[in-house]
Amino acid sequence: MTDLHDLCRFPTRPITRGTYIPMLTLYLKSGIPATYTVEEAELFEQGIEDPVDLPSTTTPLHILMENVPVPAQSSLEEIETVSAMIDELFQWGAGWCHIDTKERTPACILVERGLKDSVYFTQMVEAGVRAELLLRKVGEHDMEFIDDIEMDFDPEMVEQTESDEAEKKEVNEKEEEEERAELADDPANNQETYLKTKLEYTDNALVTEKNRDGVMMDWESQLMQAGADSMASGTIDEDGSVDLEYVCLNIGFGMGIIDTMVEKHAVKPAKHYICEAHPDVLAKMRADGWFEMPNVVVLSGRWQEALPKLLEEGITFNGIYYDTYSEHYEDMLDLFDFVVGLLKPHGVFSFFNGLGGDRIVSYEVYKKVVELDLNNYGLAVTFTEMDAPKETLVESQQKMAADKAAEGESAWEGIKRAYWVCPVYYHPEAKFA
Ligand SMILES: C[S@@+](CC[C@H](N)C(=O)[O-])C[C@H]1O[C@@H](n2cnc3c(N)ncnc32)[C@H](O)[C@@H]1O
Repeated sequence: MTDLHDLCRFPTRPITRGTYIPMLTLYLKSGIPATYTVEEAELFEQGIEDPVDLPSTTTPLHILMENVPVPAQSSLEEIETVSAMIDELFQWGAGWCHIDTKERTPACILVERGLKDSVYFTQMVEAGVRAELLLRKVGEHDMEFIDDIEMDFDPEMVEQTESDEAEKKEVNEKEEEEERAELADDPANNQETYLKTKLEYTDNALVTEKNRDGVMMDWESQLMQAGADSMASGTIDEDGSVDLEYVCLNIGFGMGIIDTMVEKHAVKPAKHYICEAHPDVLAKMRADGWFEMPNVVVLSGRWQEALPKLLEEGITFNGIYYDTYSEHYEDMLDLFDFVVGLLKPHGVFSFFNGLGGDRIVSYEVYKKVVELDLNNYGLAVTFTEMDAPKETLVESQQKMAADKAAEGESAWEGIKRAYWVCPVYYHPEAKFA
């Protein structure tokens, strides 16, 4: 435990700006890193410096979030001082997504304490958005950071530090290599691997045969209905006139839930394009007669190959829906390039908004990031809040409140990883601004 950690427990009340901010700045300026963890401090006390492999880390921000008085029982000055402390920690490099021993980010602790609506939670989300955008810029420009400032040290000490650094680097590189190999092998992460992975349709899901990863599950039906409705709403012009030639494009067939809804919708599609890449899903579509339906055009293959052809042919859509598997946010950014070319002026683009859905704070961060990105493409997005189906929340409720018995059967029974834990789903609708 260091003085910095102690301060983050708010040993004295009221929390005054005059006391807390100078103390915090003093500790940070004296060289205690803003990410210095309780675990590191404990090891340091046992004589272990620079531990190489710490699986979880309780940072000053975690301690702060655990101990911050609830805003309803704080004065305005206390709230403002805590906010300023959070800002100060971020300025000195504190992280919004570090994980403590219970796998919680600082914001997760706020959620657990019922403080999701607090200004502190908003600060975590804003920090997350800044970090995501910065990371992207770093990636784009292939920037390198100077991580050592050469100083005039004792040569023996420099030698020792260099050999420690080299050892650390070697361990890190080995770990990164193993991680890369693992990810390349994971169908949920690597599209090439996914497209070669055998799939299985069960009663309520489409899963990878071996790993039991959920590719699509029927608890999403309600969300798909919202998607089908959004696409159909792209037939209505700004002046209220209706486009009778409703043309839509769904990317990712999965269980065919949204495509079935499109076909049964009150607004009938004149042309319904479906793009699907996986051979097992295409076989199911063939068996179920989708290839023979007169208004349906099946685009077999990845959207990355199919969409440029649609652009070339000058086809435009009232509605576009995107819900694939084993793709990443960067793929979605690539898709936006096509969406702006393929959407009619009054058309609607929507997608399965599961981005960051396995952690409430990440979900909020990605909601903001995707909004900013769509805005950059001239698309304005609105989010309709929908209650997430209860069966998806059983496990996360159990995890969060071990004292309260969570009710009902879990949607994740027999599924390897719960990819959704958020109580509210933000259904997106993007239109040209
Ligand atoms: C989550 S499921 C879609 C579920 C669908 N919305 C429904 O209502 O049943 C994702 C689907 O996208 C397909 N897919 C994944 N990557 C793709 C890509 N690059 N191009 C086209 N389809 C892709 C998968 O094979 C899978 O069938």
